[in-house]
Amino acid sequence: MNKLTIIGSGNIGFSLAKGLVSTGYYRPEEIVLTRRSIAALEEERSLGFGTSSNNKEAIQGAEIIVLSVLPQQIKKVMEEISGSLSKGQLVVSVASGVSCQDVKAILGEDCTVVRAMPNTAIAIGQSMTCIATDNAPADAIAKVERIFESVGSVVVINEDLMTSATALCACGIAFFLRAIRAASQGGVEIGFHAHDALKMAVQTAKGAADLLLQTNNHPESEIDKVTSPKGCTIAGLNEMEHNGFSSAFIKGIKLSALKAGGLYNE
Ligand SMILES: NC(=O)C1=CN([C@@H]2O[C@H](COP(=O)(O)OP(=O)(O)OC[C@H]3O[C@@H](n4cnc5c(N)ncnc54)[C@H](O)[C@@H]3O)[C@@H](O)[C@H]2O)C=CC1
Ligand SMILES: O=C(O)[C@@H]1CCC=N1
Repeated sequence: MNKLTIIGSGNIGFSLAKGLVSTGYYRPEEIVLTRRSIAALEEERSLGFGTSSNNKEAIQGAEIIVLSVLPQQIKKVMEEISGSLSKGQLVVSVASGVSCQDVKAILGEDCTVVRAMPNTAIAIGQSMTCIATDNAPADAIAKVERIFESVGSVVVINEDLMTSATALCACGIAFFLRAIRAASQGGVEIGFHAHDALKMAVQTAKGAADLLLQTNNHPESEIDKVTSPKGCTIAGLNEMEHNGFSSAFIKGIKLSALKAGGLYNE
């Protein structure tokens, strides 16, 4: 019997499966991944995962079913598997903008549903995952927490904050990646070859994040240590702020959150 069926082996579904195997939480044969076309699951098969293009069959015997298709695709998937779920199966949805109630409206009011919002760093065990539910029992939440803790950090939040979590953490990884790219582009302009500039920008970003993680300090208190009076750091920082750096980041996060909330009914 497989323990976990992931419906939708795309960016997040496949990354989740690989992350859970690389940390030893599951063995590949305990996970079944589905897509509409079995031919598209060749890589999954080569890694030892179970594969299927039949969602109804794939959920049979699964302890946990992860819905990892796009918000625009999830209604069709839920209608397909509705009626084939067994009592006691736990449904975890990672779809943005799809509430527990949206899921239960199709899968049944007695279905146990937990939402999870990971990010793509799940593939290397470094996800920031937010978890929420409307009324799943504590043991179901704890089970989902354990799974996602094996592939990163977890925060349990109120369901009404899930679209905010989507913007800050799931979309957020793209925002920080773009910031790293911008830094490396600046580095090229001031004299470094592209590969060196990128390596320097990446390690500097990692150092900044680790400083905060390990000290629990506020970013501004770490910034104060870098900004010598009349120095070059404050000159650069202020130039960025005059050009709207913080404002652009904040506005981007707000727009992402707004968009995330409307994806299901688009
Ligand atoms: N990509 C990301 O960083 C994150 C995505 N999410 C959410 O996760 C969900 C999946 O996103 P991605 O993995 O990026 O999308 P994706 O498009 O890469 O993956 C979706 C997968 O579902 C498959 N699929 C579509 N219809 C299917 C069906 N009827 N049966 C089986 N498989 C089917 C597609 O072939 C595809 O492989 C979305 O709802 C998204 O909002 C959540 C957190 C982060
Ligand atoms: O862009 C998106 O809609 C998905 C959801 C969160 C991250 N990627």
